Amino acid sequence: MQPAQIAPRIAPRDRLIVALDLPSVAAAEAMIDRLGDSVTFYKIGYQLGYAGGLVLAKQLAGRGKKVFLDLKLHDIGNTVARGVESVATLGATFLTVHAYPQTMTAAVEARAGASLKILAVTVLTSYDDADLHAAGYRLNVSDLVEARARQAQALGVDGLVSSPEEASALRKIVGGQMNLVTPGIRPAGSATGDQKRIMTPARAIAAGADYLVVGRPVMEAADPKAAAEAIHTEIAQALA
Ligand SMILES: O=c1ccn([C@@H]2O[C@H](COP(=O)(O)O)[C@@H](O)[C@H]2O)c(=O)[nH]1
Repeated sequence: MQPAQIAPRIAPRDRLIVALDLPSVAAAEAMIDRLGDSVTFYKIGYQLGYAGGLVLAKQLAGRGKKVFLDLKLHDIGNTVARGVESVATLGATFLTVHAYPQTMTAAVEARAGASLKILAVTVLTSYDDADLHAAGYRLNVSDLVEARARQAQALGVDGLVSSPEEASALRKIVGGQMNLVTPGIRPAGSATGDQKRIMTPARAIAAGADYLVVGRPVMEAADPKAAAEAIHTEIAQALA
């Protein structure tokens, strides 16, 4: 399968974003040492972010790594805007907000002039249709993802977080300009865990994902560096 409209500007090795889902900065630093040059792009989310990870984020950016702050902001507009202004000082490349119009509008306005890019989380990859219905939504996953993507694009958001299952449809809707960032990546044979909408690295790239977010398949591997290199190989083969 040929990759669908993949943005040519992204270096292949920058397409892998490794989630540093670890309990402390010391554990994260040890993992970063083990991974070495295999990983250029790190994601910091709730677990590490609440344990000193924002200081580490700034240091990593200063050391030439790219940083994705997966803070999934969602609050009243003023609070989101002030939070985005603070995050914009850390040197991160991406910051997530939930895909609600007030939240996206506030975040986009607050990052004006900064290099920080705002990503809207469409529907979490651990959700399926039944989970959405249980949360009170009438739309199914694919319809809600697409509706939120259209809204995000209209509001000037820089990119979308979705499952790779939606990547191909999203490419057709938003074209080549928005970054498509996809968690829910599982190399063949790896445990699914709590993820419900998943794909292999090769299939995700072929579907049009720009960036693949991978946590446990690297963090919990016996050899994390080898696991990251195996994903790079899959990405390179899918791009060839
Ligand atoms: O919809 C979403 C949004 C964010 N995530 C985050 O990505 C990683 C995935 O980790 P795995 O261990 O590879 O499942 C994790 O940090 C999530 O918070 C997501 O999975 N889905």
